[in-house]
Amino acid sequence: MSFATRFDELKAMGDLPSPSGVALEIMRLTQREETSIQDLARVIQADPALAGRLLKFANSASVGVRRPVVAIEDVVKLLGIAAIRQFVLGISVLSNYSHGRCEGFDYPGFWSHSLATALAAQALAGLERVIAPEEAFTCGLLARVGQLGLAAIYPDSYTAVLLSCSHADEQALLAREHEKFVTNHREMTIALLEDWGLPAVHLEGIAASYQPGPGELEGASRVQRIARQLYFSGHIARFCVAQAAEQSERLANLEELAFSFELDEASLERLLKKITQAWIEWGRLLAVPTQEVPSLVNLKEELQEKMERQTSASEASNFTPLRILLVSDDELNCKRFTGWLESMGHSVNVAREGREGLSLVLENQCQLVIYEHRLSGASSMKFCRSLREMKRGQQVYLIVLTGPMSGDEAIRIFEAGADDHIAKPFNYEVLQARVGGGERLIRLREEAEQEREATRGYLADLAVANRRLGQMAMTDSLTGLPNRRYAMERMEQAWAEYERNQNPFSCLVIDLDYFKQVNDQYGHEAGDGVLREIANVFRSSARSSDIICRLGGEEFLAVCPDTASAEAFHVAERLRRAVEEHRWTSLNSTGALSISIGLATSLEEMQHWNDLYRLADQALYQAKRSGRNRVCMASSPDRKN
Ligand SMILES: Nc1nc2c(ncn2[C@@H]2O[C@H](COP(=O)(O)OP(=O)(O)OP(=O)(O)O)[C@@H](O)[C@H]2O)c(=O)[nH]1
Repeated sequence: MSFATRFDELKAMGDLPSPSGVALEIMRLTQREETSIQDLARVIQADPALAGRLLKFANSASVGVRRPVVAIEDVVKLLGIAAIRQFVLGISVLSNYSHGRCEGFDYPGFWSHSLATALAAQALAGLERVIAPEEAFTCGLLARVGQLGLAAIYPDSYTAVLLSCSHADEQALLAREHEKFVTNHREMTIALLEDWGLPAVHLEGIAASYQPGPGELEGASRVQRIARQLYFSGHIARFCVAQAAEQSERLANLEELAFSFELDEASLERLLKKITQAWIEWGRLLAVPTQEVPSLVNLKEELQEKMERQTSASEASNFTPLRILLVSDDELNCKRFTGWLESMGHSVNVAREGREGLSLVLENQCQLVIYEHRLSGASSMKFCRSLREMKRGQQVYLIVLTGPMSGDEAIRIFEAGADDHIAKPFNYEVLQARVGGGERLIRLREEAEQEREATRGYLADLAVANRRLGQMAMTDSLTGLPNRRYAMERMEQAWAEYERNQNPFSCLVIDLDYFKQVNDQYGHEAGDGVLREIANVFRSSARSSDIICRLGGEEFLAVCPDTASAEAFHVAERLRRAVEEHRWTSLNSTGALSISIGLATSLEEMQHWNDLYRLADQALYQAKRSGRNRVCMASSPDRKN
């Protein structure tokens, strides 16, 4: 069975809401073509309450009359027969159905929300005239009238449905209604409004304003624009009827919707003020509950304060308890102070006398110590001094509790090492404040310590980085061997040692033979590979005391401190053979390579390490000239070895 047929049956049962009395007569009259304005005015005047409401409506701001209208005939002329018909219908339904049999249905709440929707729709239609503001009023007022219909036909089962959906959104309620009644309040609203003769475009606009999906209301068609206004009106109404806390939550959503209507904060504020003023006035007139609505500015300030409160509460929840030691020989005070300190959130250890207290400071890494001795002031001073003698004790914040004492005595307590002194009796707030003061100092000290740690770490990193940079400056990047700069420094250093101890000092200048051919035949990359490989050959064949450096190109230098020429010759020969026998990966193990070495050893007449180096270089030249792949010793009759 179609819903239209069912609706007719339901209507026949007579339970559905319907206009009555004068409203019915007006609706009947407006359907007849021959009805004159005077006829209509006469019927309206027969109902003084209705006439008063119509006058008020006609004179309301959004209708926009320049001079106040006082005669009903003028009202009819001003609003037009169609608008009068709709207004009377809406007001009549509201008056007849302000109460009902459905216990779960909040009739006053329903009308309060509907009235706010009506006035919001009227105001919005005043801003953007898609329909006349007086028509928008009725559309808003009756946009959920189907709920009233369901409550009227199914008073008991609708109560159950409403209870089961009390916290759900409208979509869930529509679905639940459909499950239960094979219709829902949206369908019922449209059927009722159609029956009461509302124009199709209004019905479509109302239907489309129910929970639209994303983008559904963005179009520029008349129906979509009506729906958009009604949708926004519904949100304004929900904001008006909401509790204060919920209003704050709804604020962002409201501003977002306002933005899509190109209303900035100030315009929204003005609009809301206008709507809520009208809502309260009309509510009084129609016996519908309303409430004062806070200004958006106030609401935002409250929200800001609330957030600040929450932030400080969450900051408070970041509170880290102090490790406190209470040293006291008074059992009662021990209990009392421990209770107080623990209620502040701190963790408390207790010692009954000084020595036990000192060992607990170490054991528990205490940050704050409270010392109390009932009888002896001298014992307090002794404790202060002993504590400050310990390394850990120097970092502790110490509060000494004593009986009333003179200024001089108190000074002595501070001189002995106390950070603070409280004379008994005192109350919880005093202890709380003094511990708070101590805590601030402890945190500052800890922060300073952390910063010092960080600086220490930073300096250590810097030292490592500098060392690395230094190494880089002294290292040949291709072979990883010490570079020319290092070689010259090392020669200078070894020469200084030689001058001191007069032990013979040799050096070898080493040069790859025919290296140009390697590059030419195998390419520069392979040549680089050979240089890397030869560095490894040198590393594994040289003695640990020999320092082999790359001077540049295919030239190397071996610095051999404390080495006489014969021994140096052995070293050189070992290197030469190792190179000769090496299978060169970079040359696919096919090519053979050799080196020539010039060897020189320190001589008495030499003035500088340069002289030694030059002699070795000359010996190298000799080795090259003599056919390469050989070691040549620089010869001198005065050679000392
Ligand atoms: N692949 C490579 N080649 C280099 C590098 N430094 C110098 N060379 C090359 O080494 C070759 C040295 O050639 P020469 O000075 O003529 O000497 P040689 O061919 O070794 O002949 P002799 O020293 O007379 O036996 C040149 O071809 C340079 O381009 C380097 O870092 N990588």
